[in-house]
Amino acid sequence: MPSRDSDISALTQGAMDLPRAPEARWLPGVPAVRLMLGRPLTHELYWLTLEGSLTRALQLRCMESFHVDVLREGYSRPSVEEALTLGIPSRQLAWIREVQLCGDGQPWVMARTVIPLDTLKGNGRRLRHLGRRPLGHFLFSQRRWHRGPFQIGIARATAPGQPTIGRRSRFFRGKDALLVGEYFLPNLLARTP
Ligand SMILES: C=C(O[C@@H]1C=C(C(=O)O)C=C[C@H]1O)C(=O)O
Repeated sequence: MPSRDSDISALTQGAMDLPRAPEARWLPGVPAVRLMLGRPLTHELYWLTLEGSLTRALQLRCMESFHVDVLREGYSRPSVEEALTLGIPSRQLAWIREVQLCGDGQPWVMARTVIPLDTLKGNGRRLRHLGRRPLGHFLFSQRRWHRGPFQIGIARATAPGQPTIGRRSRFFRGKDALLVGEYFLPNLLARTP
């Protein structure tokens, strides 16, 4: 895998062992779900098709606590495919945020968000200062943001604990957009949703 994020500072010690967004094959939601229907993937399907804020849904499943661990955050180049999806020049920097959403002390979801420079203007300035506050709170508390259709991503496992399944969508505010990828980790999928 190309080290496209080498210039994002890793914020957590031992970050090499932490989950990374895999290079997935992205398919539109409906064909991907059809492809998976023959497989015993009920938990995956539940999470892949859940509407509304994922943060909120995970918080509701916690017995004790929910928190966001920021793994990497900073200006970096998106992959060529991410840039095409967002309609931005492929060599243009973007603000890239990678986090783990953790329930009851365990990482459940790894998320990678690509925010183009234009989206960081105006009210979007706040996106660079989320810290441990979930992005979902920002996006779902503001009426101006709406979500586009989901794509489903399937990747090959590269190491135990690394995600192999995820979903991705763009959020839009007028002509500005951002891209949120959410990758489901094995210890979430092992639980009954
Ligand atoms: C988009 C949402 O925000 C969640 C929180 C994120 C963050 O804090 O970086 C990233 C992806 C999401 O799963 C959501 O809650 O649905």
